[in-house]
Amino acid sequence: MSVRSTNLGFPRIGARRELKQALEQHWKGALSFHQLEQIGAQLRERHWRLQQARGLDHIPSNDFSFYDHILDLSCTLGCVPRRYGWTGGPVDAATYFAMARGRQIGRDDVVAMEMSKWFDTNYHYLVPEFGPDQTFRLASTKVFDEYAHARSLGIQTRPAIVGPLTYAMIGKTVDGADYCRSSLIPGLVPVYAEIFERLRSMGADWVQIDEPALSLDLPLPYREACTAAYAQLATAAPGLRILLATYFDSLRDNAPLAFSLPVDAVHIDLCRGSGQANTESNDLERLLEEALALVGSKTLSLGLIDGRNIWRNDLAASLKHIEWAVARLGADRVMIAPSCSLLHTPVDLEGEDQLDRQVKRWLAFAIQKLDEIATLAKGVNRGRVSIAAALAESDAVVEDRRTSARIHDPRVQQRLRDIAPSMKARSSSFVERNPVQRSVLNLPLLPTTTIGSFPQTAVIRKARAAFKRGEMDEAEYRDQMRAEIRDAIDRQHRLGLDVLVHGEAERNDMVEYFGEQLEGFAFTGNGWVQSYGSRCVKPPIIFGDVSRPRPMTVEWTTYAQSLTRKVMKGMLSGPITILQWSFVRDDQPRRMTSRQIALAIRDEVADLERAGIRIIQIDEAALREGLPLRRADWKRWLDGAVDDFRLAACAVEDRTQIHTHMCYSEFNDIMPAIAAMDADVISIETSRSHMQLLDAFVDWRYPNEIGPGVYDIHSARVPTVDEMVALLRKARSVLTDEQLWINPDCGLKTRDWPEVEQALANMVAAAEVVRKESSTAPAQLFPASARR
Ligand SMILES: CN1c2c(nc(N)[nH]c2=O)NC[C@@H]1CNc1ccc(C(=O)N[C@@H](CCC(=O)N[C@@H](CCC(=O)N[C@@H](CCC(=O)O)C(=O)O)C(=O)O)C(=O)O)cc1
Ligand SMILES: N[C@@H](CCS)C(=O)O
Ligand SMILES: [Zn+2]
Repeated sequence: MSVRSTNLGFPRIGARRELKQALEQHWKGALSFHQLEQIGAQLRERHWRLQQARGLDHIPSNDFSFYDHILDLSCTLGCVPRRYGWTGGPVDAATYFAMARGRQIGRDDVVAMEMSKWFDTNYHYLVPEFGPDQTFRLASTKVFDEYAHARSLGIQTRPAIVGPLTYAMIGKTVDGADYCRSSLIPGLVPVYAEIFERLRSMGADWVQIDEPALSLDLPLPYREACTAAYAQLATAAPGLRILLATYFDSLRDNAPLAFSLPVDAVHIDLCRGSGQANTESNDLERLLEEALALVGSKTLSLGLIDGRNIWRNDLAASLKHIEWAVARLGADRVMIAPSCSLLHTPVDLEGEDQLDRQVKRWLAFAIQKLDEIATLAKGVNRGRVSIAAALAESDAVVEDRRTSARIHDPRVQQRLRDIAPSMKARSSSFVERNPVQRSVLNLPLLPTTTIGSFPQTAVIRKARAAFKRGEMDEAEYRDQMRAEIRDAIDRQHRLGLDVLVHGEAERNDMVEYFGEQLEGFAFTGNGWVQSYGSRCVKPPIIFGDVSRPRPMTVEWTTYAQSLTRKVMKGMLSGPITILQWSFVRDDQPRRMTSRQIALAIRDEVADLERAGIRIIQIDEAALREGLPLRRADWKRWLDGAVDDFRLAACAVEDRTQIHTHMCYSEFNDIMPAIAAMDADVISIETSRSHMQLLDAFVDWRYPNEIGPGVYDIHSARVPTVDEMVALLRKARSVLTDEQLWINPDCGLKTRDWPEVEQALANMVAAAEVVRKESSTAPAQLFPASARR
């Protein structure tokens, strides 16, 4: 009788981003799909063996993906949108990647599936599309192939699959389909049942069904469909045990539902739901007690090792909780696990030689987290004495972090105390400052601009890599980046854009770049985390009080402004985005950290204005994504986010125009907060939703200016002039011409110059068409037809 050590998922990208390199080679035609598959198989084997070597009792399979595990699931369930021309049979690689990235070969021009944020993470999934007569059938053998692959290596795995409740909830209806997506769940169940039965026949003893949707507010039809679905799944494959994995928040009112389902084990997140996230404060002990009260005869999987953060586990505290559960349930009914899949953490801390040694000692990445799980299991099963050294080291780390002088900066604390309400308000209202800005900026009607970044070419990346390796000196690096900025400005002049950007060539990433320059942050050499497909980020680590020792962007921006008579937009990342896309300290409320970041950004805003920059964009790309999963928590979070944005932005005079940008945003529910941010201009993602997102701005009579994205930068597809004109006409039917800006959906760093130039030329041409229309038929202020 022993407690089992388990894992819910391992990062698939590879410690050195091997999968990224292979995918991009494959897409370039330099690597066959067969070769790509071999690299995938090597990565899977390596990751399984890592887990096997640590003696994990349950090792997941099917956590690997060539692009996205939800896309894999759509293929598995035969949910392939008609436009990809799939005719049945196993979904082939070309169709799979067309779904992920779109396809543009001659006249064959098919857009990609929509990407959206996976709950409140920075991981993006491809949104399942459900048509009017949607049916499901098994259409991929991936889950079986991976199970068989592991078995051929002598490794018994626990196949992991996202469950029917979550799949239905995170998808969208298309082509006029008009039903509640919960009605799809009964049709999904037979396919899951077939999968389970086949896995059982292959020798599987456990399967893991991920249902993070159980952390959301669940409408009644979903709850009912969930109950009915699991009643059927429980009998689908007798002998195959089911672990129901919930994560990203505590279960709250869904706890009775989750624990009532006829499964063998339930996994709960004891990190995210216990007060560290943007949620109402829950304490771990209360969550555990609640689960113990509801668990009945099931096994309880304790998500004690944080899958969303990189802090080393407090082993003594975890042991206490595990022992508590064991005392109540018995060892064989307790599993130790990460809070969620380790997909959201970097792979390996070893080799992070640039990290400060003291900070490094405080951290654990995915591999180190596996060690922690194994150590905890050993400590419970064989007694604390068997892990005495690990416990002593863990205690020492807890104490070192708690008392470190590097964390607490009295000057920052004083600045926080000195924040006055006046620092969070512009001197005048939008209506008053708008004419001042118009006369200073002197822009044409419907001004064109871009969101900030231009292609991060191989040349730029190579130069930065050489600079970081010490093979290029600072002067040469600066000259090269300046040359890139000059080039970006020349191209914008040629294209005829109105408000220019410097292109962000000098930035590795819009968050990491700022993290590298702020006190209180540490950054890694290889701490990559998958964001979508082959794209990764290296979230910086906020370990202490944050401050800005010196200006971060002023030199680059003023250099760029010196090269043009047009207006140069300064470009900053906002406090919430920096918070969301970093690994955040867990020893103080997140809000305290974001306020410190806001003060640092405020200083930068003031310096940019002082240096003559007339438009400053503060990107809050992650504001919507950071919204807590439960509505009950929204107000507190939004109030804080708006407050932080205003603290960062309101350092300027009326004449300085503040822009903000948000990508992948669904605004209907948060319009009052967007309005309260009081940015002079907001640019948003709207092209994939065909301007539908504008409804929210119209319904709420949003008075400030808006740049609804007119082309989707996530695809290599070049939009035509006509397409963009059509979108702009839609925008003009609901917004005034004075309100409207013309820009892409998001930054262009992931694209190549030829497609960017073509797309922007088309965008400028579209602007001209619409300006002509505007001179003959001005748009109405909130025409009645546009109101709901
Ligand atoms: C806007 N988005 C962002 C999100 N999160 C962020 N933190 N940043 C964002 O911009 N979330 C939502 C969206 C979409 N998400 C992404 C995420 C990632 C990318 C992206 O393009 N990532 C790049 C890596 C960027 C980076 O860190 N570059 C570094 C290192 C470059 C590199 O690979 N160098 C090579 C050597 C150079 C060579 O020889 O070629 C190496 O180190 O091996 C840099 O520029 O210095 C990616 O490639 O994945 C986009 C949107
Ligand atoms: N300024 C950033 C925003 C991305 S969300 C960019 O253009 O890449
Ligand atoms: Zn964006």
